[in-house]
Amino acid sequence: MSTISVLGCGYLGVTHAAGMAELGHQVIGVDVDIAKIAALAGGRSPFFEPGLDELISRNIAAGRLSFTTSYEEAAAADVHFLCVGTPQRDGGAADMSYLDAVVETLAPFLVKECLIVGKSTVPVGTAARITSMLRVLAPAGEAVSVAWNPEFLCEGKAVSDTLHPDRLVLGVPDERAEKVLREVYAPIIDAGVPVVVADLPTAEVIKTAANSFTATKISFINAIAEFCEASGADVTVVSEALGYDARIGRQFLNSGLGFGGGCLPKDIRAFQARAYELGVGQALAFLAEVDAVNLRCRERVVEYLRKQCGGAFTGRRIAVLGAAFKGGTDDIRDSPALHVANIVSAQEGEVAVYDPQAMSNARRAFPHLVYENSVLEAVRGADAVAVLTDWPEFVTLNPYTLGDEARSRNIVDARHALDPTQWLRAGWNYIAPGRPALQASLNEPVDSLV
Ligand SMILES: NC(=O)C1=CN([C@@H]2O[C@H](COP(=O)(O)OP(=O)(O)OC[C@H]3O[C@@H](n4cnc5c(N)ncnc54)[C@H](O)[C@@H]3O)[C@@H](O)[C@H]2O)C=CC1
Ligand SMILES: O=C(O)[C@H]1O[C@H](OP(=O)(O)OP(=O)(O)OC[C@H]2O[C@@H](n3ccc(=O)[nH]c3=O)[C@H](O)[C@@H]2O)[C@H](O)[C@@H](O)[C@@H]1O
Repeated sequence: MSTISVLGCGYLGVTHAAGMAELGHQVIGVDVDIAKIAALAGGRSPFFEPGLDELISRNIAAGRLSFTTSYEEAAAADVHFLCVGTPQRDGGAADMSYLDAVVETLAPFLVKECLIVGKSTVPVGTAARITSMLRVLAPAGEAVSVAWNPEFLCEGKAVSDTLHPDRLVLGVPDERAEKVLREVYAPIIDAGVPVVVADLPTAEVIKTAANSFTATKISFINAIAEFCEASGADVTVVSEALGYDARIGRQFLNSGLGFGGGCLPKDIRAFQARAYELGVGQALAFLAEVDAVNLRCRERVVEYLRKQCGGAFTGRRIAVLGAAFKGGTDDIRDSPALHVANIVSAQEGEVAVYDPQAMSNARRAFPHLVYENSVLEAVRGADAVAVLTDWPEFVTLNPYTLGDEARSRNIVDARHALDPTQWLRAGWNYIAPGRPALQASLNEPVDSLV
């Protein structure tokens, strides 16, 4: 078994630390955020992620997992995973200051042979740059190697993605580093998970290419949704039919409000920025269009709501169901739901938000919005309801119960979460992106829809 440190205990780092402890390793998690470390040491995840609390407390109890703010303590490990954020800078490139700070803080303590393993999503060339930094800063010099092992987990199913990934990518400078990583992941590799061994730049590119592909797939179907609106077709049926084609697959063909979160939007921008730096900007120029299609989804939903509110938001109450960037998480980074909420609020609408998990994060970031404790309270007195996050509990909402609370029965189902027939039967003006036939039926008498 290996001794491991995980530097940066955010959404990625905590899950990775607990996952590695679950595999049987001795793991220490490090963060500069004292409150986060205190919560983790007490067995609690600082954010909502299904199954993570149990994984943390089980491994703390087993004596395999601990947390600290001390780099000196962490430096005793043989393998160090870099898991800090690489957020977007102005202009789109990735902000490398957190990663560089970790390397600069850790390096002076590296007095013996060890492997530094990057997991953060980075511009190609980062591993080589960090290798050079460590040659200068680490007392152990060439005994310190750098590998890149990008992470592909999705929030909401991070625990299962960590323990049962689709594949492992091991970006390594030599066989020694590969051997260390194969030992770390032995239980996963023995279970038959495919391993792709690559050089360092290839491993870095695999990650940004993967996120760019999924982002492109989502924008593809959202572009088709726009086309469907102009042509009278139904995008949800298009998705279904495309999905049966084994070459295409049904995943990531859900149209509606587009992608948000702490990763896809910033990663496609950082990938483009790096392409321009390398003189091949044109090669990834299509990602600018992927981004533009995605942002238009949010604007279109604002337009539907404005239409339902009679052309302006002033004096209108809009119930926003969902604040997280997707269902299953409390993460609100670049949340399409809150983006829409903020546009409506800036145009003088009263926005009442409800989310099953993301309320405190949303309230902290956007205190000017109104927050309600339940769907019913958010919908009470609303002129329009917007379903903006795909939480399972929204799927089963009762159109009659909500109809009794709302001032007007207007609903925009931006995630295609609801059964339109039920809502139309209950007398709601129902709009869903890319489904113009349902929108046209708005003006028909309710009976004719049964
Ligand atoms: N969130 C996700 O699902 C995934 C994220 N990634 C990538 O992983 C990286 C981290 O992402 P998240 O975990 O979402 O970010 P995050 O913002 O949730 O976590 C970053 C953590 O690093 C800590 N930190 C900052 N400076 C530090 C320092 N000097 N020493 C120790 N800790 C420090 C912060 O306090 C924070 O807890 C990013 O590059 C992201 O693109 C990759 C795959 C999945
Ligand atoms: O690099 C990362 O951090 C991670 O980014 C994404 O994972 P995540 O951000 O957790 O969420 P996704 O499930 O990919 O969803 C991203 C966004 O796309 C939206 N989406 C997803 C799928 C879809 O069909 N349609 C759609 O609009 C979601 O609502 C959400 O806003 C990738 O899927 C992960 O593989 C990757 O590891």
